[in-house]
Amino acid sequence: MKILVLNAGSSSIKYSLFAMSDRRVLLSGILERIGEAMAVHRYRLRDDEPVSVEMRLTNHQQALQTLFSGLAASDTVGNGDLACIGHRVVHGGELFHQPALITSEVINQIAGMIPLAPLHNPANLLGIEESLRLMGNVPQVAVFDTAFHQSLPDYAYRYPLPASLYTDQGVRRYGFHGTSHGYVAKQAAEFLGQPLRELNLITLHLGNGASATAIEKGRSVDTSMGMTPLEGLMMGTRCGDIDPALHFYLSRNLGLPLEAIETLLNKDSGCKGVCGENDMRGIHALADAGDQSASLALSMYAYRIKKYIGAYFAVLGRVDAVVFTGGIGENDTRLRQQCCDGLSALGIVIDPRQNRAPAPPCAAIHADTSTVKILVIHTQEELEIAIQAETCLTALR
Ligand SMILES: Nc1ncnc2c1ncn2[C@@H]1O[C@H](COP(=O)(O)OP(=O)(O)O)[C@@H](O)[C@H]1O
Ligand SMILES: CC(=O)OP(=O)(O)O
Ligand SMILES: [Mg+2]
Repeated sequence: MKILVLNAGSSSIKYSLFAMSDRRVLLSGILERIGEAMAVHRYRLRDDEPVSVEMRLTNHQQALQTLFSGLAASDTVGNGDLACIGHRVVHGGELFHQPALITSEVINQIAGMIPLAPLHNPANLLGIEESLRLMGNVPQVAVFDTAFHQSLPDYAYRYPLPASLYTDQGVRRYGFHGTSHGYVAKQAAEFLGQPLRELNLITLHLGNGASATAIEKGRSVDTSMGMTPLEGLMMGTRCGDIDPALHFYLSRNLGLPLEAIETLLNKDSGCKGVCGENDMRGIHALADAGDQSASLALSMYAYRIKKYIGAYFAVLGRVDAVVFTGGIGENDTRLRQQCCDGLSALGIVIDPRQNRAPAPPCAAIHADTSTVKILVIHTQEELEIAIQAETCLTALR
């Protein structure tokens, strides 16, 4: 069985094709800068060298056409060989606790969530609609970022706002990156040789977007992202937690319109806002060269993670492991050290030697004296989407 996973963003489409028998990646790639003067298609076939091709891609339909004709030409899928297409959908609101087979009703429901996720769901929907148009004979499944967090208790997901904003408008914390938090939690249980239902974990997904989750007995009980993926940790370009009165200030004193405030907080804040660079490797390079604003960005980034570790410790009472994942969590030795420094009172002690080069996909980096385990786990959101899509289809048969 082969499953194609699509993660359609506003100007890019990431994809991976899996052979489900041994969970091998047959082909993976990204179509970037869709709609700009020149787009680029970067892909990798099995273990071959990565390939990069520049081309014009006016819209998502052209991008998907390129992808599907590439698939047909690559000998990775024969006629009728593709069992399913799994789509990452960022916002599933309160409707979706599980993956869903895509029907016109599901499409309408995802569209109904657009007011809650104006920056994400429209692009996800474009990916779905164009895939249906081009590959209508293949079953398609939506896997939601929010689903894993549907177990949050009401006192964690409600905002202290007039109740009608929740009951009439759905204003509440939903949480995101659920596929990743759920996947690394399962991997942690396997690595530790304990049932997930007995484990309390703090999972830290640190990529371009970043979020922390408190997992009690295998279930998400709190998470740092909110109604949208803007709340919580400081990120590459997103501000994370901020005083909501800032918006009135920006509007009244700087005369910024709503759209400009939205762009400022989502695309020009976070690390980029503080030091002008959003890529963590670039931030370290700047800091190493003596750039004070880059050092400040690193300190702020780690400080805010540390505050969430402390808060979720209080939420969980007992923590079995802290898990680092995502491009930064998996690769950034110094950042992991900075996040754990000074947490020995909580029983969190990192081993600098183990922390230097943790072996993927799963490694322990805590000292012998640490009562809490510290793990570095390679997240595989696309594979998890493929697994969930396969499970969804099997259940329907
Ligand atoms: N060796 C490394 N050291 C520090 N940061 C790294 C390293 N490798 C990747 N990163 C960072 O990971 C981030 C991207 O994370 P990733 O999970 O790939 O992103 P996305 O959220 O788009 O999936 C970037 O900030 C990048 O600089
Ligand atoms: C929901 C979200 O923040 O996703 P990403 O990290 O892929 O931007
Ligand atoms: Mg990622």
